[in-house]
Amino acid sequence: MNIAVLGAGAFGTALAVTLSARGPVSLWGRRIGWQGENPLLPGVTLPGSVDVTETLPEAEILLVAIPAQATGAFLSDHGARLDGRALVSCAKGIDLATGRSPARMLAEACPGSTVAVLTGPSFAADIARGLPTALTLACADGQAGHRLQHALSTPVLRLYRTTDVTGAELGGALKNVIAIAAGVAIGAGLGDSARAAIITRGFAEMTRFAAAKGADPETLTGLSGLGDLILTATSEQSRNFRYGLALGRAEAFDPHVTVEGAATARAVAAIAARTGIEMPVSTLIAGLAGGRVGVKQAVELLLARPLKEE
Ligand SMILES: NC(=O)C1=CN([C@@H]2O[C@H](COP(=O)(O)OP(=O)(O)OC[C@H]3O[C@@H](n4cnc5c(N)ncnc54)[C@H](O)[C@@H]3O)[C@@H](O)[C@H]2O)C=CC1
Ligand SMILES: O=C(CO)COP(=O)(O)O
Repeated sequence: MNIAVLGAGAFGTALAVTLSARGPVSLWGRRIGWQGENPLLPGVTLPGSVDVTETLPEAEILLVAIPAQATGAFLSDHGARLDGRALVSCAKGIDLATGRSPARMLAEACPGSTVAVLTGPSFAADIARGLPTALTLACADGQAGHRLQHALSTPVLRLYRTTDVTGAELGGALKNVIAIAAGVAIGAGLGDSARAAIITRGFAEMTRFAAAKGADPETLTGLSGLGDLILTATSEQSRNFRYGLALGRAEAFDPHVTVEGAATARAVAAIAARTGIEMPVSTLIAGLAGGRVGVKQAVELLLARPLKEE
């Protein structure tokens, strides 16, 4: 089955590079403006088997690697042309405007398509360099998931399968928020012990939120949840973690860099307020990212929460 990647950012480019080991791959983007090396993924020369194009490709499997907050606009422009093909959502976020996940937006815009999610611990730079990576491929249709798992695995990109799309997708979206919080803890000089507490309590609220949305809590303990949380909350390669570091140090951060967790925190805080799901860390990150709460106040608010059972 032929494969195309939609979205020529760091992740889309890395996926195209690694999948081109299996055969030709199209990489679609709007306003490409570069040749040979994508400035969003410096140091990676594209192999000849990657065809970079501004014309929507006809491939049967389309990997959609467009940021969550841009998915609505992308689907308004191109959704109708994608319907009927297998769509693999690669974004990690929740749409602030609608509270919907990217996979749900794809499914609503393309009712004739099989929709899957590809997620898990994987920096674009690692994938593009051919370093070993394990990801989750989630698809509600088990047989279609099996086909996609085999179509998208390579000797160094190892896909595990699940039918729990909600759990896999929310794990990837929510870990970005907790990674920001971990960055804030380190940036503000609170120490590694505080970061471990944030990661652990953050994981508890990720699981609580996902379960309330119908996910199997066990999915959160896999690559797409805990696995990606560990990576993103402990590595300065992560943009979400670096954004948190900057918040903690009261430094400016380049607004052009994709930081999915900032908008996702606001989306989660709105859902939490509406539904009563307790999301203290995510709600504070929404306040910090929106400039409504300062770091000192955020720490005081977290520490002042009532003592309870773990
Ligand atoms: N970079 C990474 O290591 C990883 C990223 N992801 C996820 O992949 C998604 C994309 O992230 P990156 O590629 O890293 O971001 P990026 O900032 O490198 O690239 C985003 C790309 O999307 C394009 N874009 C934005 N709006 C568009 C629209 N309406 N139509 C067409 N193209 C549009 C931009 O032009 C840009 O090329 C995010 O949800 C991210 O969480 C997932 C795993 C790893
Ligand atoms: O999702 C990622 C790693 O799995 C990439 O994280 P950042 O978007 O924080 O760089």
